[in-house]
Amino acid sequence: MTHAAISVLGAGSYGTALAIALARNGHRTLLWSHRPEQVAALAADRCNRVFLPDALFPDSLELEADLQRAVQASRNLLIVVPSHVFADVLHQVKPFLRPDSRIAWATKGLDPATGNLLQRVAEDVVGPDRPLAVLSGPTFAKELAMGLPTAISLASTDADFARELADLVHCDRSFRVYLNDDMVGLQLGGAVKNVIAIGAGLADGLGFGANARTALITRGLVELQRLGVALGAQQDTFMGMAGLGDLVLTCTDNQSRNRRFGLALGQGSSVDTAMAEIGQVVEGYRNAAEVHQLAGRHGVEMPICEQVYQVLYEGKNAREAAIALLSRDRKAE
Ligand SMILES: NC(=O)c1ccc[n+]([C@@H]2O[C@H](COP(=O)([O-])OP(=O)(O)OC[C@H]3O[C@@H](n4cnc5c(N)ncnc54)[C@H](O)[C@@H]3O)[C@@H](O)[C@H]2O)c1
Ligand SMILES: O=P(O)(O)OC[C@H](O)CO
Repeated sequence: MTHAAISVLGAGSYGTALAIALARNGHRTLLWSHRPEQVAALAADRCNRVFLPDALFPDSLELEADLQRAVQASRNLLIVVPSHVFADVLHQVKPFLRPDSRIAWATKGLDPATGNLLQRVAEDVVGPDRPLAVLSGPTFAKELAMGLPTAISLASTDADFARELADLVHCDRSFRVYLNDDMVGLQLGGAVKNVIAIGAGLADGLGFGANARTALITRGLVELQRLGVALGAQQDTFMGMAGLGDLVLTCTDNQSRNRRFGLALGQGSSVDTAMAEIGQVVEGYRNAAEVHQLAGRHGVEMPICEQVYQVLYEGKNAREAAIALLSRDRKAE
């Protein structure tokens, strides 16, 4: 059996960027992709030509096409696949788990079937006793891969896993890790900000200005806090990296696929055209339906998320959605 400090499962832009960051810290890191031909290309090029062509792999980053070998090489697993395949990947991983395996993920989203948190999915698949952890915060893959200064939050069900994973990820020169004890808040922040970012993109695509964008971020934060508190998260979490931090990042910078998706829709593209142009995962598309389901189940009012949902799933015109928000009953802040 080969030994590694950590195995990263999922070689899209973010899985690759995190694997580079871990390997740059000097840790032997395995990066697994479900597509053997992608593994061959990554190994030959020593970079991810498709997503991150300028970030060369450190020597301590190794590619792995065999899931069993990737899972058994390290007790630390970091899953970085889109949320709609998260459960499926966990089911594939399960038979290969070591008795001491610990599972973290940097996926941002909810379970598409139920709207549940990915923690619940993980507990259902691998049982309630395995140490679990989540990484969430304002982290564009490209900047992280280039070693530009970045900060993130980490929460875990297990104090040792939290500390040891933070030690692996943290880099004094470029990657700052904040420990947080709110697993629920970190997961929700990562999912709901995707929906608000689509809303911010829609507003900009319609030609609205900085006032509208900032109002969406501010009221989007309130919606996130409301849902979070209803699900047992701590309100303060949403003033941190996985809340306000990630909302500002994704709502204001065109590196965000969710924001670009909203921009294209606001400028008149169809969902299919906008999605095809981006050519990568746009988590907020599914998250809008999941958040709609979750908010309904918990009786939480989320007017911005609701309007985004109606534009994406009920064919509502984006301008009408904006008017629906502006014409709501006036209320105290
Ligand atoms: N890219 C970023 O900047 C960034 C930052 C923070 C969080 N995230 C989150 O990370 C997750 C992954 O996003 P990404 O940006 O890397 O996506 P991506 O679109 O760049 O790549 C998706 C990758 O997922 C993998 N994949 C797809 N289906 C799979 C399957 N059935 N089994 C195994 N692997 C499969 C493939 O390697 C594919 O390349 C998302 O939840 C996203 O929100 C991304
Ligand atoms: O490109 P996006 O919109 O999926 O955002 C990427 C990250 O989640 C930013 O933190």
